Amino acid sequence: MARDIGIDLGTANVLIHVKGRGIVLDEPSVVAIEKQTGRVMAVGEEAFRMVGRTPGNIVAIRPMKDGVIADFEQTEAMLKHFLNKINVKSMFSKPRILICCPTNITSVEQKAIREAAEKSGSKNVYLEEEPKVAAVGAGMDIFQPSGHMVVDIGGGTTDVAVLSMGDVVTASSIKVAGDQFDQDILNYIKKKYKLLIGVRTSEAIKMEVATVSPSGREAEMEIRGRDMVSGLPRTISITASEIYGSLMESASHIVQAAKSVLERTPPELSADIIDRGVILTGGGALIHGIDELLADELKVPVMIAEEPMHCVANGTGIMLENLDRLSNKKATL
Ligand SMILES: Nc1ncnc2c1ncn2[C@@H]1O[C@H](COP(=O)(O)OP(=O)(O)OP(=O)(O)O)[C@@H](O)[C@H]1O
Repeated sequence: MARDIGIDLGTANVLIHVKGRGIVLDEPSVVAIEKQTGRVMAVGEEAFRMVGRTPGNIVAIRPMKDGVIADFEQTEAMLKHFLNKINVKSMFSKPRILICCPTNITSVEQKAIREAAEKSGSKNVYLEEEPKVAAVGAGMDIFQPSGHMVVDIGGGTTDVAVLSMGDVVTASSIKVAGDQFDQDILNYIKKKYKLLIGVRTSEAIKMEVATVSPSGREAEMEIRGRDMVSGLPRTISITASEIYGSLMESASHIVQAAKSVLERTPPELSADIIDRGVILTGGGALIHGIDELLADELKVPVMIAEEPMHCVANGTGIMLENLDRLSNKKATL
C-alpha cells in the first residue's frame, strides 16, 4: 500500500501528517545529548522537558535554531527518531514523503535531509518551500492566476510570500520570529528587574501576557527567576503594557519584511491582496495583536489562519495530492 507522509521540519516543532489520518506527531525540535560522547539521550517532548534543567554533562539543544540547520547530525538523528516513532516502515511500503524545511538551508543540507528520510523507508522524497505549503494549508488556492499573500511566523524565521499560479512571485525571509520575542522578553526582565529567567518562562510570558497590539491587552502574570544581585529565587509581577515596548523592535522587522514584499509585488496581484487580505500562519501568528498591527501598517485586511501551527503539516497533505503541479525539487538535488 502506498501512502503519503508530510513533514513540517520546523525550527521549533516537527509535525508529521499521514494521508487519511491527519497529524500523527507534533513534538518540539529538541534533542538532548550527552556532551562527552555525543550520544542522543532524548528527542522531542522528552528532550524539551529537559531544556534549562539538565545537569552539566547533558545538553538539550534545538538543532535547527534560527531557521538554519545549526547541527546537522542532530537534525538527522531527530528526523530518523520521529520517523521510527511513527513506525513508517511497518505502516506503509514505499511511502511518498514531502518535507518542508527552513527556506535558507544549503543544497548539501537538503540532500542529507532527503537521505535521512530515504533511510527510513521511502524512495520518493520531495522538498518544498515552507510559505507555499503554509498558504495551501491555510486554505488558499495558490494555483490560480491571482495573488495570495502569506506571512508565516515560526520559531526561528518569518517567511513572507506572495504566490500566484502555484509559485512564489515575491518573498522575504527574516530571522525574526517567535524565538526572538522570547529573547526580547528575557532581556527586558533581566535589565529592568535584574532577574534571570529561562526561555521557557519567557515563552510563557509571551503567550499569556505579551502583546504587540497598538490597543494593548489587559493581562498580568507572576513570574519566578533568580535574582542577579542576591543569587536567590525571586517572584515578580509583570503586565502586558510594560512588555509591549520590548517587543516593538522585533515586531517592526516583521512589518518591514511584509511591506518590502508588497512594494515588490506586481500591481494586479496587489489588487487581489487588497480584496483577499493577508493570511498569518505559524505559531508566531498567535502572539496577541500581530494581526491588528499588520493590518494597521499594511492597510490591507489581515487574518489569522485556522490552527496556524498546523498549516504547513496540513498543507503537505494537500500538496502530495497535487504532486504533478508541485515544482519538484527532487530532480534538482
Ligand atoms: N499562543 C501563542 N502565543 C504566542 N506565540 C506562540 C503561541 N503558541 C506558539 N507560539 C510560538 O510559535 C513558535 C513556533 O511556531 P511553529 O511551530 O509554527 O514554528 P516552526 O515551524 O517550528 O519554526 P520555523 O517556521 O521557524 O521553522 C514559537 O516561538 C512559539 O513560542
